[in-house]
Amino acid sequence: MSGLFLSFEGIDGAGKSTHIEALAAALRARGRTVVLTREPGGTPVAEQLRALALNEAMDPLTEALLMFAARRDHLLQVIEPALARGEVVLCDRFTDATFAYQGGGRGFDIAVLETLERWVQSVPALPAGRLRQPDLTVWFDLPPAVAAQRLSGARVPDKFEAQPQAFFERVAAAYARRAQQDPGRFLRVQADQPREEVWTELESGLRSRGILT
Ligand SMILES: Nc1ncnc2c1ncn2[C@@H]1O[C@H](COP(=O)(O)OP(=O)(O)O)[C@@H](O)[C@H]1O
Ligand SMILES: Cc1cn([C@H]2C[C@H](O)[C@@H](COP(=O)(O)OP(=O)(O)O)O2)c(=O)[nH]c1=O
Repeated sequence: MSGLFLSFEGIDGAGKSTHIEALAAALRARGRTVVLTREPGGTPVAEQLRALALNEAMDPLTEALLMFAARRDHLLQVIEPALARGEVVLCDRFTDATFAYQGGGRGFDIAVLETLERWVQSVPALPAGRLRQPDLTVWFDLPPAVAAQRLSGARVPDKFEAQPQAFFERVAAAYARRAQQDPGRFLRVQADQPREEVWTELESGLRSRGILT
C-alpha cells in the first residue's frame, strides 16, 4: 500500500484535535497503519523547539526558523520513514501553519518562507525540484470570533492563543490564500457547525477523494 500524508489546519480552536483521533480510528478500522503526529513537534528535538517557539518571545525570523528546523527533523525522522513503509501520516499542522501564523499573523516575508519551504521539504525520496507536501490538507475554516468563544476559559493559552482576534483574522486570511493557491490539495471543512456535522462533511470529503471507503 502506498503512503498517505494528511495535514490538518485552522486557527486555534477550529476543531482539529476533536476530529483527528476519530479519523485515525476510522482508518485503522479499514486496516491502515496510522501515525498520529503534530507540528511543531513529533520528535524529541522538535518537541524542544516547540517549547521554545510556543513559550518564548522572539523576532518573527527566529520563530519561522524554529518552525522549519522542527519540521526538517520531523520530516526526516518520522514522516518520510512512515510514508516509505506505506503508512498513513496524520499531522496536526504543517507548513501552511507557518504561512498562516508567521506569514499572515506576524506579517513576515512570504518569499523567505517560500525559500525555507523549498530547502526543508526537499527530501531524498523525491526527485530534485519536487517538494514533500501533504497529499491532502484538511482546513477547518472557522470565524475567529467563534474560535475565541470556544477557547475562552477552556485552557491556559500559549503564546499564540493569547494573541488578539485581529491576529487570528490575519491567520485565517492567510490560510484562505494558501488554499486558493493550491485548491486541489485542500479540503475545506466548514467548522462552524455542530461536531457531528463537521465530521459528516469531513468524512464525505475524504470519501469523494478515495481516502475513506
Ligand atoms: N463543532 C464544534 N462545536 C462546538 N465546540 C467545538 C466543536 N469542535 C470542537 N469544539 C470545542 O472547541 C474547543 C477547541 O477544539 P479543538 O479540537 O481542541 O481545536 P483545535 O485542535 O483546532 O485547536 C474544544 O473545547 C472542543 O471541545
Ligand atoms: C506548525 C506551526 C504552528 N504554529 C502555532 C499555531 C498554534 O498556536 C501553535 C501550536 O499548535 P497546536 O499544536 O495546534 O496547538 P494546540 O494543540 O495547543 O491547539 O503553534 C505556528 O505559529 N507556526 C507553525 O508553523
